[in-house]
Amino acid sequence: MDLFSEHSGVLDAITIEDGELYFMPRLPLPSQQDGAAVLERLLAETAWRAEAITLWGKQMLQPRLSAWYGDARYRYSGMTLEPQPFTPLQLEIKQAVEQASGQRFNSVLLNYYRDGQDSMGFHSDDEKELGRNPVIASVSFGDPRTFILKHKRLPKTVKLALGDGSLLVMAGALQHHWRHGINKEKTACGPRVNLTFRQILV
Ligand SMILES: O=C(O)CCC(=O)C(=O)O
Ligand SMILES: [Fe+2]
Repeated sequence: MDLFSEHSGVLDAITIEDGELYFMPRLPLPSQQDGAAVLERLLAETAWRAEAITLWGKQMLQPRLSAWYGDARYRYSGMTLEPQPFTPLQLEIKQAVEQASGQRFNSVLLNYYRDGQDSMGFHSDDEKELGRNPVIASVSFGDPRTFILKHKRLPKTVKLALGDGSLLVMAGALQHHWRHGINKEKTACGPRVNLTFRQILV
């Protein structure tokens, strides 16, 4: 199955076993804003929250800020996130992502990595409201961070640098067989905002 055959030439397929990955170094936006301008607006216009997580029985804050926007309620890591309506900028980015991928999305999770100490633990985006083989489109602005995929059964790791303005699409059986995450950086690193567009089945 190739969901994106019509879009080859726009998105590059990254060969990976047990799943599908597509990449575009720079997603063109209708307004042609550059990444720095988009980052500044996302930082200012998003209602960022520090979510609590329970790790080894202890309450602590997630090592990043996040926000959930769109048309659907979502349960994520044991939290229920009440959505706020898409902002005009999010809608512009969503439209560009839909154009590039040929897929539709009704929700977005935004993550703000304030510096190199912020991170995202390894997980699969496999909540049942995403359906069996979800298509998740991830757009990044700001300093590049390394996106790491680890196979659940095989000793395989794939690393991708997600730079300013890039689009990564995860699809097929990927979430069944791989976990992904963002580690802390050893060297100083500036802010990065990542938007993961999802289609929540309602
Ligand atoms: O920041 C990233 O690139 C990863 C985000 C992610 O995995 C998620 O939001 O589920
Ligand atoms: Fe994820």
